[in-house]
Amino acid sequence: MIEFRGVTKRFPDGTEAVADFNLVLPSRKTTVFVGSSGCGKTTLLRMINRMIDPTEGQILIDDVDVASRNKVELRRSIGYVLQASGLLPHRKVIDNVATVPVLLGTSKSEARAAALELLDKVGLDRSLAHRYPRQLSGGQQQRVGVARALASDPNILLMDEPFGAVDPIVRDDLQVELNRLQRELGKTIVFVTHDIDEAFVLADQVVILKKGGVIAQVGTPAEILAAPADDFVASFIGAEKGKRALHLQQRADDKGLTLVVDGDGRPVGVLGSADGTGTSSS
Ligand SMILES: Nc1ncnc2c1ncn2[C@@H]1O[C@H](COP(=O)(O)OP(=O)(O)OP(=O)(O)O)[C@@H](O)[C@H]1O
Repeated sequence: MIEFRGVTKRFPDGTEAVADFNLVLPSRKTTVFVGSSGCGKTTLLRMINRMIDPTEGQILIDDVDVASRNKVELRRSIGYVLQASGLLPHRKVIDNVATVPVLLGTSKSEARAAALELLDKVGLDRSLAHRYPRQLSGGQQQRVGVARALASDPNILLMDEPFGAVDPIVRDDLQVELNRLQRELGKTIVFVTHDIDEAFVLADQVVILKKGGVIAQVGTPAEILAAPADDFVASFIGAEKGKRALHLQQRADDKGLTLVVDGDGRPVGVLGSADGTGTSSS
């Protein structure tokens, strides 16, 4: 469990990125921070692994204040995936994935063997292991980024707009794959995006943020879709950019499945699937 207690972040130039933020992120669930640019999502994420330290308040992981942890150790114990994949350009895919385990003391051959298994896990062919990152597509690079973040078998995975730079079709694939992986691995995932559709597809808990890290609403996708807290949320999840009005549709013949459909009645996802594993993409 990750807990934010009264967390404020003021940067030296006076910008208050986050003000008195309080939230519990349950273990083994996916929490998605969603909001428009500059609302404080990345700042919140980076305070979890101490890339940024709060000005006030505490962040606890399983009841231990991260401020009491060694920064380097803490960072290595938490997986981190970035939009620009963050891969080392002069290292082959296999060695990118093996980097952290080797730093933590695993032998190179063991780490490489484990890296190949991780490539399987994230749906990449092992034949790509000896390529350099520039020889991969954007979507493949992001999969390597996920494999690398999982290499030290962290309990927590931080993901900062990891699928933001790939085209929409690849992005859909990556979302489906992440949901599949999460069902298998059960990590505590904290995911940042400005895309509400992505949030609904991935999240157990959606946190809609306004400027200054102010929480507009927290809930499951179904709760938020069914009862937006206010006009801000309603417009954020619906008519935003004139795009489409997402809403819920109960289908009697679907054993309790609830479809998320867009303004044209086109299904975009399923909530509360029969096996109880939450949201999946159509
Ligand atoms: N190092 C810094 N110094 C001063 N202000 C900063 C710094 N980093 C972030 N900010 C400001 O803090 C606020 C929150 O930034 P943050 O990057 O957390 O937002 P975000 O929601 O992740 O935005 P985006 O979606 O554009 O990445 C913004 O106003 C930003 O300009």
